[in-house]
Amino acid sequence: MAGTWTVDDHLADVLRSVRPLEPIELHLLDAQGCVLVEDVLASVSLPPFDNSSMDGYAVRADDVAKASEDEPVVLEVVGDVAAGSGTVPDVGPGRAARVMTGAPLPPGADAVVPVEWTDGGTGGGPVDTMAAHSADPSGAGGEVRVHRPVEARQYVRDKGGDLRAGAVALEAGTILGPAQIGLLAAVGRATVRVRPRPRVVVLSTGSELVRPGLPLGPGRIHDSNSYVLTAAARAAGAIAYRVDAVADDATTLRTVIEDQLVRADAIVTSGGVSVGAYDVVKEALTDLAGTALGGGLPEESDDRDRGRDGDGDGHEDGPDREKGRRKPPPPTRSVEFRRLAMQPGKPQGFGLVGPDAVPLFALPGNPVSSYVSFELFVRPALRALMGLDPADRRTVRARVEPDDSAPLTSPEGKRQFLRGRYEPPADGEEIGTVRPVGGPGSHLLGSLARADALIVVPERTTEIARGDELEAVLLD
Ligand SMILES: Nc1nc2c(c(=O)[nH]1)N[C@H]1C(S)=C(S)[C@@H](COP(=O)(O)OP(=O)(O)OC[C@H]3O[C@@H](n4cnc5c(N)ncnc54)[C@H](O)[C@@H]3O)O[C@H]1N2
Ligand code: MOO
Repeated sequence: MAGTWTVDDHLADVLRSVRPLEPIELHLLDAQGCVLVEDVLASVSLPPFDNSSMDGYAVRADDVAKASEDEPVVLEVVGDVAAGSGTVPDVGPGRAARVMTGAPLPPGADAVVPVEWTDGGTGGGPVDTMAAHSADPSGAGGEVRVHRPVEARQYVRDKGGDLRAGAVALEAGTILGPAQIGLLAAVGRATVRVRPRPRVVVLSTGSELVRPGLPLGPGRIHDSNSYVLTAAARAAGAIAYRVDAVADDATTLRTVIEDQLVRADAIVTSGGVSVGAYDVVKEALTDLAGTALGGGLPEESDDRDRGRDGDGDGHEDGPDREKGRRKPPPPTRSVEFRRLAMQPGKPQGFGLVGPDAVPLFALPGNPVSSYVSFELFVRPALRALMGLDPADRRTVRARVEPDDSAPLTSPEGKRQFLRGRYEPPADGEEIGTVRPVGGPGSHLLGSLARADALIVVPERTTEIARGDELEAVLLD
């Protein structure tokens, strides 16, 4: 183990080591939650043409200036303009065209009278609705009585009123949520250039682990960490692949990780990082020199590196054999195992593995430890890979309200993350309260599942009394 690191230094080291992923072109719905890397210009105006905001009659405002219920203005109806209409009738003086919401304003007309301000062509009083064209095609002709005046451009949505063709629809750096994706669709974009979601491979280690759904034998437990971590990776915006638990065997683990590298922008393991005799992750990843995970490849698999610009000359390299010389192996990367001044989550491994320097997080096996470690280090890193602000969890100050009147204790020199339930401030209060759930034990998954916040006890604090103010990190 390489010394003791603070939580902040470890996070800074992780974030220093990860770079945003290279942008790719994605279909709109695959780009949800991703960061745009280009300014998108509107290729069409929004709306693309002057159109009606009401079902009604397209008219000349001057024609109906004196209209009233007692003295309606009678106009000749020259046809229908439905949404999507290709050909539209001219509206000359004394004429109207029946127009539907979103349909183009016909030439000659400069305003729309809602159908409720007319007799709907019935010859009677004001109507609430138009007769369906399929039931009564005669509504597209005949006469209409208009009971109220409209102003020029009233109920008309102007071409380009929302966005002009050629203007910037969305700027580079925008995060694509539903509304932004809708705008891209409206301006006719089918694909968009974004930083992709990272692909995260999650695997647990431990010979005691059994897949949920299978019976437990003596000394066995169900593998829950790989489910927690896969779900957490998805919640962070990643595409996550869960791999079945790997037994405590270093060679097998290295092979599994090597095999998974092809689909990984990050790898998260759990378990096997402490000081026991079977702590397989540490054993497998401590010295990667000469292995595929170290970046240097074993001789027999030389041409796995085919096509990469290993010598940095700007051209993709062919297989080494064609060049008649051996390419020097890329620098050996490694995973460093550290003790962190935190609880839970003390033992941690982090490093870059394989020819593409994929970040690997070796999290501790205790269920709460692996979850808290994910929240503190992996989630920010995944966000950084997507080009997002790494820190997104809301942190609030809250008064601690333990159920028990005895003061809580916390180890000196460690930042402790207690699980809690947060209540926002009551009326007239400035801060809310947070109630610890369960104890500090890092095996207490039941309590974790009832918590919605992590209570942060600073390194120097060793006792927390009822009413003390601390920070709480609000979880999903
Ligand atoms: N002598 C010492 N022992 C331990 C120390 C220490 O400093 N000295 N540190 C303790 C701390 S703190 C932690 S955290 C754990 C970390 O241990 P490992 O990362 O090696 O994890 P394992 O030994 O594999 O497992 C620990 C615990 O968690 C359960 N586990 C593991 N994987 C899963 C999973 N996928 N799903 C559910 N539960 C899992 C496992 O059965 C163990 O109970 O080391 C302490 N020991
Ligand atoms: O640090 Mo371990 O993660 O306390 O249980």
